[in-house]
Amino acid sequence: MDALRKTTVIEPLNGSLLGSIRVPGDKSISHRAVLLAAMAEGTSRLSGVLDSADVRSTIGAVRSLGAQVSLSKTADGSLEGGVVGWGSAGPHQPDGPIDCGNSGTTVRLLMGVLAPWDISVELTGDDSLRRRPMRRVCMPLVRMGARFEPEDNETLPITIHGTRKLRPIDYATPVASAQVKTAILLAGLSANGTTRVTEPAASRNHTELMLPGFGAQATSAAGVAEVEGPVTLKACEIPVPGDPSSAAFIACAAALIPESAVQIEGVSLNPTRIGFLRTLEQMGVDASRRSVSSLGRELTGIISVEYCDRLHGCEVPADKIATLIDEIPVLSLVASRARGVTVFRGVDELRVKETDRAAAIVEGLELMGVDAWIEGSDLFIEGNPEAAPSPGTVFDAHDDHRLAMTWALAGMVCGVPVEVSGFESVAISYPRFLEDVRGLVR
Ligand SMILES: O=C(O)C1=C[C@@H](OP(=O)(O)O)[C@@H](O)[C@H](O)C1
Ligand SMILES: C=C(OP(=O)(O)O)C(=O)O
Repeated sequence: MDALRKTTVIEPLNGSLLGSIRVPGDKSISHRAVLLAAMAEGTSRLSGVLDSADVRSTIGAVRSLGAQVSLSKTADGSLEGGVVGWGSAGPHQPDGPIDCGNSGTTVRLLMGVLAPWDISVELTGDDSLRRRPMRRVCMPLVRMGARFEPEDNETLPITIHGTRKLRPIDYATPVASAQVKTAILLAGLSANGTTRVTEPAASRNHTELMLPGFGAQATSAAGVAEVEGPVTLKACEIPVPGDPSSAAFIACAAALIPESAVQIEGVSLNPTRIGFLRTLEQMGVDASRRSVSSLGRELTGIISVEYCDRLHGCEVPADKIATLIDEIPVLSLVASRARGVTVFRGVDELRVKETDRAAAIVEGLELMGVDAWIEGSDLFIEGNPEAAPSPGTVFDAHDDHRLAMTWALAGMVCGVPVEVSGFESVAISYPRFLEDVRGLVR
């Protein structure tokens, strides 16, 4: 590691985690709410929107395309307000390239938003985003009629040339990816007929759930999602529930810290997002959920988790990985303190996130004296209930928010001061992570 890189000291927690908390708004739903509102005719009202660097990338992108976004910060830290969309007039040709920062969701979904318009837009991002694969989205959009320059480029910067003459497709995607699926469905809204995406395993379905509120026909079931086009979206109201991916950090911390019991309120309980709860249960954790309401068509409620002194390893099958893909780093930390081996099957997608998360998990757990290894597409962790980092251990988050929070928790749950380099990346999805965890200490 670069000796000059800034590290953040994470002090141990002195106590258990007890009580109730609300986590910030869901990142995936926030991106979609802003994008669909920007595409719609009229003024949509959004509330509970996550205020984080990734969502700000999406807001910046739609502004540069002509949407008027007036979201302001509320007392609870979320963003609320109106978005006036471009509707049937379409987006403006922006003045220059659109920088999507660190956000894979922003750039991939934008490709689907831009494909149906006669404009050319250069898309780029930070060092991490410029390493991530884009052909998975460009390929199906080319089949629909869009063009990309350079042709067949895997990485950003890429210029998309849209067309008003988009064709619907019936596409079987080789990866279970909600970003790929959503890009195709958003483009399909402007094509004449049914656009269908079939996935090897069902990925998060927020787009399909949100579209009918905007007046579009959309369905998803058993890994098949469809939209009917052409349709101009009509403005609507979107309340954004709490983010289960952020809740997972609190839940896993509670499972690992003696005498903890926490309730996370107002969180999305969408079944395509809460695979981590099933995995915690399989490991012996008393983890439950109670649905309270539906925010729009998103099931919302309370997650309760208690400390478990008998954690044991488990196996997560490949067809469930999409339901917990972003939670694998923190679940690996739980697995590292469990008795026996945990295996996550079919985790190739971890290698193309903000960093290679599979390699980074192995690297970080090694610093805790835990054996973790990759065989083919599977990640194995041989747990040890006594595993802990030595005081002063420096973890490298590789500027990846999910790793930053995982390694901060490694120190906190083991009662050991550690340092995390690249900790600032928590701004991507959960800026007040440390305050939220510390606020539960009793
Ligand atoms: O659609 C989304 O909002 C997301 C989909 C997932 O990515 P993939 O589609 O690449 O699996 C996930 O990892 C990402 O954090 C958010
Ligand atoms: C992978 C993630 O996001 P994105 O793909 O939008 O960068 C994430 O939030 O963990």
